[in-house]
Amino acid sequence: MSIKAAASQQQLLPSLSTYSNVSVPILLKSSSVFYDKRRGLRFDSLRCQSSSASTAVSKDLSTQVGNGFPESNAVERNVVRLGLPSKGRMATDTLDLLKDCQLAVRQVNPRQYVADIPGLSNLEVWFQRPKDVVRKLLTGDLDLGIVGIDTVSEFGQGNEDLIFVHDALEYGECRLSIAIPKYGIFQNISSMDELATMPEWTENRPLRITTGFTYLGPKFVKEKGLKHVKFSTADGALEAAPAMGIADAILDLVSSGTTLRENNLKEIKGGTVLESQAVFVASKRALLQRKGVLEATHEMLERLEAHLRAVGQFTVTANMRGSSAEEVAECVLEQTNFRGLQGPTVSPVFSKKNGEVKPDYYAIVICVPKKQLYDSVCQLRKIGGSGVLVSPLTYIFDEEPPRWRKLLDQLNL
Ligand SMILES: Nc1ncnc2c1ncn2[C@@H]1O[C@H](COP(=O)(O)OP(=O)(O)OP(=O)(O)O)[C@@H](O)[C@H]1O
Ligand SMILES: O=P(O)(O)OC[C@H]1O[C@H](OP(=O)(O)OP(=O)(O)O)[C@H](O)[C@@H]1O
Ligand SMILES: [Mg+2]
Repeated sequence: MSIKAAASQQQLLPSLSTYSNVSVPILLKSSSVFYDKRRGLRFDSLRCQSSSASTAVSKDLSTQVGNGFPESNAVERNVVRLGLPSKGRMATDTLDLLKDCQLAVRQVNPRQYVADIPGLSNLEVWFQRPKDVVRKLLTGDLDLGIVGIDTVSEFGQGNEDLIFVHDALEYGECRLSIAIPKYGIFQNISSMDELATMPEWTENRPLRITTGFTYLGPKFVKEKGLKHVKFSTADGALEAAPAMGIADAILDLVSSGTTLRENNLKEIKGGTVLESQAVFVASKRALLQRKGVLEATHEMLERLEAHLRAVGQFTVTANMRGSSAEEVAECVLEQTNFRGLQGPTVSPVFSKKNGEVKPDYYAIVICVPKKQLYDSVCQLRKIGGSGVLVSPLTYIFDEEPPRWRKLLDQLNL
C-alpha cells in the first residue's frame, strides 16, 4: 500500500478520546498506528511487502490527536516550512518586508508555489492563500506563516497552537467592522446599541448581515447581545449588498474607508470586531517539536525587529560648537527631545589652527523618528547645530528582543 493510501485509510479512524501514556498500537490491515500522547503526534508504521522480506517504514504524519482540525496526510519532513500569501494585497508587501530584512525570497517564477530564502538554510517557502496558511499551520503542513490578524482569528478560531511571534509587522493595517447604510431606516443609527434595539428586527425578519467572516461575525454579535440576526456569506464586493437589497449590514475589512463611503455605508460606534495588521505566526507544536523551527524563528524575529525598529527613524549627525564633549551632551540632553539609543554620541571634530590640532566642533549622533525630522533640525539649530547630515537607518540590533523572551515564556523554555 502506498503511504498516501495508507494515510487516507487512517483518516477514517475514530479519534482517540482517551489514551494512555504509552504508545497504543492499533492494527489496521497491513499498517499500525501509534499515538504518542506527550508529543501529540501520530506515528504510522506501514508494512511494505516485498518479494523477499517485509520491511517496516516509520512515518511521522505530524497529526495532533483531537485538536478538532483536519489531519495532515503529509509524509515525514525535516525541512522548516514558512507559508506566505500567494496573492492579494499582502503578497507583495510581505516579500518587500522580507527583502528589507535581508531575507529575500528566491522564487524561480511567479506561478511556482515553492521557493526558498538563501539566507535561511533548511527552510522552504510555500505560497498559499492567506486562509490556507492558517489552516495548514493547524494541520501541521506549515510551521511558520505571515498573514493578517484577521485571517488568524477567523480561520484559527482561537486555537492555542497558533502563537504570534511578531504581532505588529506594520503593514496590512485594517479593521474588521460592521457597516450599515447612511440612508433610510439607518439614517439616525450610529452605534451597535442603537442597531441592536431597532424595532425592525424580529425572529421572522432578522437583521441580515453579509460577511466573509462567518466565525468572527456570529461570535461578535452574540457577545454584543444582538438577538435577531441572520448571517449570509459572500467573498468580495460586499459593500454592494445593502444597495442591492441582499443584506441590511455588512461585516468587512475597512482601511481608508473609501469603499464604504463610495457605497453610502458607515461604520458605527462599538462595531469594530478587531484591528488587524500583518503578523508573524507559528505553530506551537512545530516550535517545540520540529528541528530547526525555533532557530529559524529566532533569526527571522531578530531581523524583523531590527528592521522595524530602524525603519521609522533617521540617524542625524550635526556639528556643535562647545568646549567639551560633556558640555555638548548636556546641551543636547537638556534642550532637545532627541537621543541616540542610550544617549547622544558626541565625538570631537579636529581642526588645525596655528599649527595646533584641537577639537573645534563636536559631532553629535542621534536617532530621530522620521515624522519629527524637521522638528529635530530646528531644535539642533537653536542650540548652535550646523552641518546636519541625515541618513536612513537599516537595522537597530539592540539587546535580545522582548518578543523573543515572551515567545520562550509561552513555550515554557
Ligand atoms: N483594505 C485593506 N487595507 C489593508 N489591508 C487589507 C485590506 N483588505 C485586506 N487587508 C489585509 O490583507 C489580507 C489579504 O486580503 P486580500 O483581499 O488580499 O485577500 P483575501 O480577500 O483574503 O483573499 P481572497 O480573495 O482569497 O478572499 C487581509 O486578510 C487583511 O489582513
Ligand atoms: O477602506 P478601504 O481602504 O476602501 O478598503 C476596504 C476594502 O478593501 C478590501 O477589499 P479588497 O480591495 O481587498 O478587495 P476584495 O473584496 O476583492 O478582497 C475590503 O474587503 C474592502 O472592500
Ligand atoms: Mg480583500
